[in-house]
Amino acid sequence: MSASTGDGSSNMGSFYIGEHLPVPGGAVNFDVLDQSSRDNYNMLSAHITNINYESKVMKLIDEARVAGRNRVYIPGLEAEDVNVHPDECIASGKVLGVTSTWIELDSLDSLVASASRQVLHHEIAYAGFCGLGTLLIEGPKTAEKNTGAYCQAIVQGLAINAYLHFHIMLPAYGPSLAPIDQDSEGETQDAANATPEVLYDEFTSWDTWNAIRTAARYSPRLGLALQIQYSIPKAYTLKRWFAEPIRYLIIDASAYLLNTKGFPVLTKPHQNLIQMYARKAPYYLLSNVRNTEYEPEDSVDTEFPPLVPPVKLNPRGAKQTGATAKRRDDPESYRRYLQHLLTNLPPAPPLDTFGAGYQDFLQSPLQPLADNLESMTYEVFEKDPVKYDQYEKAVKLALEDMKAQGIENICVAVVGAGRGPLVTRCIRAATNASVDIQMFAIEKNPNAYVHLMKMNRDVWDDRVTLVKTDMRKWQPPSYLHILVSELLGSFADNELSPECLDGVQRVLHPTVGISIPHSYTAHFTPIMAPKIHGDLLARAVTNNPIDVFEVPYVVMLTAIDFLSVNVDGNPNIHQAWEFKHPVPADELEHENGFNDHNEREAFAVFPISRRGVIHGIAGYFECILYKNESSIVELSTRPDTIDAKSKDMISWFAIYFPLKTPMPVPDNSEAQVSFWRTTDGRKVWYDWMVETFGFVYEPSDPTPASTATKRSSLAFANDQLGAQNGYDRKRFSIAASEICTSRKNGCLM
Ligand SMILES: C[S@@+](CC[C@H](N)C(=O)[O-])C[C@H]1O[C@@H](n2cnc3c(N)ncnc32)[C@H](O)[C@@H]1O
Repeated sequence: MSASTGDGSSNMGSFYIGEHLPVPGGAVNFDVLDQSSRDNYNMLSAHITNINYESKVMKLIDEARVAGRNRVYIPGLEAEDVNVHPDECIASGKVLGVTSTWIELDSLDSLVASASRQVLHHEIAYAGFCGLGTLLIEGPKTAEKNTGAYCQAIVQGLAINAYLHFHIMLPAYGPSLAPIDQDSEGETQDAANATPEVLYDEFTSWDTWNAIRTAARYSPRLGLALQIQYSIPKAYTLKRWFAEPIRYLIIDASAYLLNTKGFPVLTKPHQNLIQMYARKAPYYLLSNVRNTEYEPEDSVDTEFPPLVPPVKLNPRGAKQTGATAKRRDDPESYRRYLQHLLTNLPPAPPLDTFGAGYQDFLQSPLQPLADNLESMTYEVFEKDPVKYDQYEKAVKLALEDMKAQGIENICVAVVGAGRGPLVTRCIRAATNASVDIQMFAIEKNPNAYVHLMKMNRDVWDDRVTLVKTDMRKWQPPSYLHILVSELLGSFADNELSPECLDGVQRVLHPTVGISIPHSYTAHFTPIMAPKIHGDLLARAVTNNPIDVFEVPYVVMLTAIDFLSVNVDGNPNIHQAWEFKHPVPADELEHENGFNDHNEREAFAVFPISRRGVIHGIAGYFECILYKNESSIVELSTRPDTIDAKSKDMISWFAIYFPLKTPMPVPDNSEAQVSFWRTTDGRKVWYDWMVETFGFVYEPSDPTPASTATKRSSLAFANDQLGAQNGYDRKRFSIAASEICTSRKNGCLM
């Protein structure tokens, strides 16, 4: 979609608002486009075919049924069947195609399903011919039919035209996919089998989407057009959708309320939803806004007064909030309000601004030991004042503590000095602590060393002793009191900080010497990351899948959902392992050069209350730079502790360990994740594995009569309830991944 005029811009970037016609209108021509532009829309959706075509197809289906046939041939389109033509209107890029919404691709009636599939495919082929780039395709109308048939029609459709992007229209609110007549039928059915709360829950719509995109192998040409109505999902469902490729947000007029002045406005939860999804920069489509009863007023000067609670539902369009509200909405007022909302969004968080363009972008982790970094890379590190502030605080505290112990002639070395920012901070810390120090800067990157020489000449008054060497080979003139290093990767130890610091700790004063950092820990949690998985699948088409899937990535995780969350909605993240410096001498002495003391293993169980798909493991780290009895200076990249430990720190994105085959998990299940840091004395790499488990409840008393009532975990969402009612909880294995290993792409020591 290349909507080009009349866009608005907000604190989160430009936005585009179009109009969506849920039913076929007439032919699309310049008059229609002009009207849409005059109404200040950036784009317009148009049905490919008209009601003439619908009537023709219905007649063919009826004839086939009467003749007792279970197949029907639907001939291709004719001129009188279509609303769009390959003309300048389509070339303007302002028209989105909509495929027929009256078809039922998932019908259990094979005649209807087959006719529907043929209609869809004729429309796709014709839309591609006309030059349309985008198609909106209605999702299955209920969740109870043949989703497989729907998926097959879509997958086949994607193969018809290699350029068209499909966007599946699905309601954000899952229970909307319950059959319309479920209430009336429910009474006559077995209530235990068909309670709507169990069959159609918050995730029902997402389930449908998950089936479609899985069937389509995460095609990058398949996106979501999420429909927003008056009922909107709970926060955890909104988070789930956030992980998905929402390209269009279709806001129906029924989502609006009328405010006390009679203008359509959105409730606070709807506003929050729009603010949340604005980060994904969707296109906005307003639907059904021309259906409302417009009562023109002389003046529209009273825009957007506050809401009062809803009291009355209006069957058409916006709901009234006040019993006396007089309708003043016109088709434009819906767009005007949305534009007002989007223009006044609060500013994006600092990480979004810093990482703009990097969301979910996969980067290979740096290997600063094996490779020499470019100046640009150092420049990116140096943009983060928080990290350097924390280091300065840590060095100052350490110097003050040494001064208090009466230690004199304190020698401080930054090992791995890069372009020198930590050296500057150490000098400043010493000045502020009123301690004289002898300062060393060690760097093995010969190019960065040139810059260090310049810094020494121009900024540090030649007070710093510079040494160009690998820190593991450095021979200083005397013991060092403080070794300052920043060799951490996104999983703490993945840039080989432990191996480098082991090699240099022999220069540290044996009794009073300290390392900054003092210690660091790696952390992990299973996540859903469909966007990343799709990107990796695409890479695996042209690359060796081992090189694509069996390697960790540094990534600004954005379109993800945490699968294991605690009661506050925060992710359950487990610590994997810890490294402390300096390492006790006897640990190093037992080494035969195999580096085994730096091997680690971790195992953690993650409860998963809401179903999903595990695409991989997210990794974070925490680090104690320095601590004494009264103070601690820390860094964290964990989403749940970063604010407390190093708020607004942007130096590190997360790390992501992929799974080649995504692992679906049901409600109330568990994921067991095992991790290893492994080494052969030459390389360091990680192995990881995931196992998933579900639960059944069986009667504690195993008499034949009671075992017959074995129930699934779904019937016992609450463990306590199952146990209390005389059932035993039994865990069963669902699946196990292979052992994934980054050995081939490990880090060279
Ligand atoms: C992540 S950068 C940090 C640079 C700088 N301290 C900063 O905070 O901007 C790590 C630096 O350590 C250097 N380095 C890594 N391993 C080293 C080693 N064994 N000996 C010397 N320098 C090393 C790299 O070349 C790189 O300049």
